[in-house]
Amino acid sequence: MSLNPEQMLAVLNALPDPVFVLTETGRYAGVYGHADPNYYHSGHDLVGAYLADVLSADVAEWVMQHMQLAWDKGGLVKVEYPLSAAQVKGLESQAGPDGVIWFEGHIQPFPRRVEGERAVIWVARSITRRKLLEKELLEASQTDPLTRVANRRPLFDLLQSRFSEFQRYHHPTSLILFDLDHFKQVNDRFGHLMGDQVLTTLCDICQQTLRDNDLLARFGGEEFIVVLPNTVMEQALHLAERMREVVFRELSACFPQYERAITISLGVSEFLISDPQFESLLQRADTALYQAKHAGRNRVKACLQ
Ligand SMILES: Nc1nc2c(ncn2[C@@H]2O[C@H](COP(=O)(O)OP(=O)(O)OP(=O)(O)O)[C@@H](O)[C@H]2O)c(=O)[nH]1
Repeated sequence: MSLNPEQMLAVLNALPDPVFVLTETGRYAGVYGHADPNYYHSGHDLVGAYLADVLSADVAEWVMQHMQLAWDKGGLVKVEYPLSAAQVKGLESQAGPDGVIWFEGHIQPFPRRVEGERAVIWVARSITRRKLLEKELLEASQTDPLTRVANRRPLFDLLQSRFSEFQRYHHPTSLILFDLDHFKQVNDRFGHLMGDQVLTTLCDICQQTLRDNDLLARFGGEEFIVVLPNTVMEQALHLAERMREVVFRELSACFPQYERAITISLGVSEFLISDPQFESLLQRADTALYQAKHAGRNRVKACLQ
């Protein structure tokens, strides 16, 4: 015995995810499912409305394009997209989650005409939790767990892309490699935990002197790198000197139990036409840092070639 039309409608409305029947003129011919306001706003009032009436022109156009893709393909099209209730006229007042919801849309051509028009079934499943988790995992894979600055992965990605830009357009990039002076003594006297606090505070202080486009990354141990896009050597030297001064002034003040100044030495380099690969920039900065250490520490040196 099969279900009667009333029971079929009850099944459709019991579906956990929203199901839209959309026609080729952009009309919501039917809206079913998604009763739980923990996940979705009710779209049942949209029936009879047109995409262009309730969505902004660009979003409505985007929906129509994906309906067309399903018809062209003659089968299922999958797409992921963010949408908030505030973007859909009539949904703002419905109970539901705040902010942006990420959806996975499954768009399937409907095998029959609906009031003379072609139509699709558009199932919109919330994947917001998965998207948040993906974001957290991506951030964790790119971040140093102690200092919360970038790790080597985004550092090397940025250096590679800046090197390509430099080779093509000669857009400059400079680099500062810096290292705490006599840091072993801090660890030896006050223990590794305080050493960790020094590293974290150092990064906080440095971040405050950098621009949004500059990248501070932990290179390893107590060595850090700042990548400075669109910056020539002269400007990079100026910034390195400011970092040295700020660290000299502020870092020791945060650790009064250590009677000596906690300082950094810095090596600066910039891309050169003769560089065969981005690693050349790191090598020159390393040479300059070595010179800064050798010359007495708490100073900035540049390696020009
Ligand atoms: N607390 C802490 N210490 C670290 C970490 N990574 C590296 N170190 C310490 O950094 C110190 C580096 O010592 P050295 O390479 O001798 O350098 P330094 O004492 O700073 O001397 P110079 O660089 O020559 O001025 C070692 O004591 C390492 O144990 C970390 O994540 N936490």
